Amino acid sequence: MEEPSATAWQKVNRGDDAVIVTRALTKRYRGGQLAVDALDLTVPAGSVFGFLGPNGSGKTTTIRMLMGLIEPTSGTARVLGQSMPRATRAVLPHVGALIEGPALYGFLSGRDNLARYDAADPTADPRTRRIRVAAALDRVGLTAAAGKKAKAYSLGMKQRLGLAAALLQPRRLLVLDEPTNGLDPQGMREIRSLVRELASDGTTVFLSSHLLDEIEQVCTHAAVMAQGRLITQGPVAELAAGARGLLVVTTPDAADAARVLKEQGVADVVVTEDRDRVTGEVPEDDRELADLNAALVGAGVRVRGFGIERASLEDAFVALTGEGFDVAG
Ligand SMILES: Nc1ncnc2c1ncn2[C@@H]1O[C@H](COP(=O)(O)OP(=O)(O)OP(=O)(O)O)[C@@H](O)[C@H]1O
Repeated sequence: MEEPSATAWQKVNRGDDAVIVTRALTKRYRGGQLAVDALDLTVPAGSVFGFLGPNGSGKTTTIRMLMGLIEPTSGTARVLGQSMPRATRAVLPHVGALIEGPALYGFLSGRDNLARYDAADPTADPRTRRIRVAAALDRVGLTAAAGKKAKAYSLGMKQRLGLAAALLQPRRLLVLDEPTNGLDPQGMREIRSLVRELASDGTTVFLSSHLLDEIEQVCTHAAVMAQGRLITQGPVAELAAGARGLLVVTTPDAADAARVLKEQGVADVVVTEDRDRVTGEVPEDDRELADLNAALVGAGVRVRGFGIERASLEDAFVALTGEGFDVAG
């Protein structure tokens, strides 16, 4: 008999269909720094997974363990179903990685850089090299600049060339460490739309970033790190919904509105600087919202707007960690 669909969900929950699974993954550097602390990460197949955290929160250390570049102190990491770092040589050919900026030869053209990179890969077929290099250049929009020396490339072009290198062979997983770091807004847009395009082909993309809006714009799932610990993970929409949002009252009688809201037990009541908006914590119960509105009107407050502003991932982060987020880049 066919198993009920709950089984599929259990599989996901156990991480059977996951592309990356870590359990209690921990890294303590020799100097004693605990960079990653008992991390349980589950990256579903087909997701664009954002690995979010401020500088120093342990993202690069985690990625280096996932790629078999450094050994964990304790815990386990499985990538594409195999244990790292033991299976590094079997796993890495299926993974395209862009970590800490691409290593390029400035005196070689973009095209020759890719050819060299491909030649260093023992799993790459030299007979198809030319055509695969051309396809990768086309994919990242560098065909016209393919003959230029890499040292003449802008930072964004270098980053795109690095992505092209990751795309020389079909990959099941792309791992991108801060792929838009240091790029101007145009460069960022280009990389982000490229990531979306790659993901629409079904490739799982794992991308680290310290930029919340980047994660909200391109990712289906996210994990939030702070000081080496996992704060939360899941679908981006659910993470944002987890934060309750903000009660917002628009009124010319802001001071009165603030007083009434406080009397009604609303927490964190704040009058905004331009003094026509009052914000506060959203009450737990929908009925209380109607009562609040009635109380405002009953007290003679001219209510021009009354509602809840949707929470962003940033609100969720602040709610979870009690910290602000460095969004300035
Ligand atoms: N090789 C190392 N030896 C000792 N400590 C290290 C080493 N590499 C990183 N650390 C420390 O481990 C912590 C986590 O660093 P990590 O680079 O993983 O964070 P990150 O989130 O990737 O930040 P960034 O975006 O700045 O790279 C930091 O406190 C860092 O100083």
